[in-house]
Amino acid sequence: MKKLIAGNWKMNASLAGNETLVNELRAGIGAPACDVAICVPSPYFQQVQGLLAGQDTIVMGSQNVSSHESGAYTGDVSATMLKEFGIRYAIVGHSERRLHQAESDTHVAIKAERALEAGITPIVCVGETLREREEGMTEFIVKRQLAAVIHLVGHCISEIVVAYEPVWAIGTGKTATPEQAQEVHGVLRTQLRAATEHADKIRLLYGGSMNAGNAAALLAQPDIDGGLIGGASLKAADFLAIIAAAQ
Ligand SMILES: O=C(CO)COP(=O)(O)O
Repeated sequence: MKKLIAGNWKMNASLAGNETLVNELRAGIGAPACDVAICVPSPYFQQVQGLLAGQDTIVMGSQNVSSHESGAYTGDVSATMLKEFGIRYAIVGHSERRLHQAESDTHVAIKAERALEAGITPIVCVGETLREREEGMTEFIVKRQLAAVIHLVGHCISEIVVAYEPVWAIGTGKTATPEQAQEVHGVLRTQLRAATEHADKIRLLYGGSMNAGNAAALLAQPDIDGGLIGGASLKAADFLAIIAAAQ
């Protein structure tokens, strides 16, 4: 299947910096073998939509979506609002939001459903902490996180993207080995196969200190269908090198 390389800028952006980064990406991207997305902070949707105009190689995603549809939810951004700015993907359940915003598995599943209803592909993040890994809980944790989404969205599960992001590998420079990542991706694939006959078409991304040097080995694993890239998506040369590795 066609791989997906998605950048997650997190809370790193500025009008001037975005312009430089997107223009460099546009100039260097050529005709990649994979799909490419950049998930930008919401105040910059309109700017980045303009910077991406006239091409469809790089699409834009959001880093979150409200679990509510509209109304008195101060500070929230709804899926239909995202849609108005051309958003194609919405990251849901990133470990940083599970931790700092106390998002529960159920809350994350509702967000995935809101995105799907609006025609936006949710990128559902799952992953264990270092402590959970050391306690042998990895499989239990990721399956529980994914099960909540499978339970809520039913047959629409075939339309999501899953990102396995071990919390201990995010922003730490400690990447999961290709074998460690594949092991968990295999578990997730098996879980999805039990839920849908289309499981082999669901893209399973790896995220956590993926960079130009380790991307090819990770992406060569049978159940790693792309990457969710934090730090290395902020420099055009690094992000373009990862895209080139996704053949
Ligand atoms: O959290 C991540 C992407 O969502 C990964 O971040 P890093 O690539 O900076 O480790």
